[in-house]
Amino acid sequence: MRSGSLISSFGYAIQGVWYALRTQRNMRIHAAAAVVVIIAAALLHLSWMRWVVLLLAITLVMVMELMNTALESVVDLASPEIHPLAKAAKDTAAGAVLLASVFALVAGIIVFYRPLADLLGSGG
Ligand SMILES: Nc1ncnc2c1ncn2[C@@H]1O[C@H](COP(=O)(O)OP(=O)(O)OP(=O)(O)O)[C@@H](O)[C@H]1O
Repeated sequence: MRSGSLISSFGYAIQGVWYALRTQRNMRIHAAAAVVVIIAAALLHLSWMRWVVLLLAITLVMVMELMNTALESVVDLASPEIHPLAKAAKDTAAGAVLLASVFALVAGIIVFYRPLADLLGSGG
């Protein structure tokens, strides 16, 4: 086990995020959705409370996807052959991503509903 400086630990963490973005299509979809949501939130001048909810939802999904990617790598390393426990581990991690994504979708609808209704109601 190598010990490193705080800066090199930070570098490894960034490498991990970059690895997930490069290798996981779902991570790229989540990232693209997050960019769209952040641009929409800025254009609609959302309140800070709505911003906090959105940023929490985005972070939750990203964190779950990163953990899912990490778990997939560990499972493939430990059990490259087919095994019911490997399946259970991967399916459960995928379930965590799914739950977080459903939460983010519902939170997004709740956060954007009123500002969008006001905008459309005022004729744009
Ligand atoms: N070693 C294994 N043993 C049994 N089932 C497995 C194993 N590896 C994968 N699976 C099954 O195949 C599914 C897909 O696994 P895979 O490793 O391809 O992940 P993935 O769907 O590509 O995930 P992602 O899209 O996040 O990359 C798993 O959810 C699991 O049900």
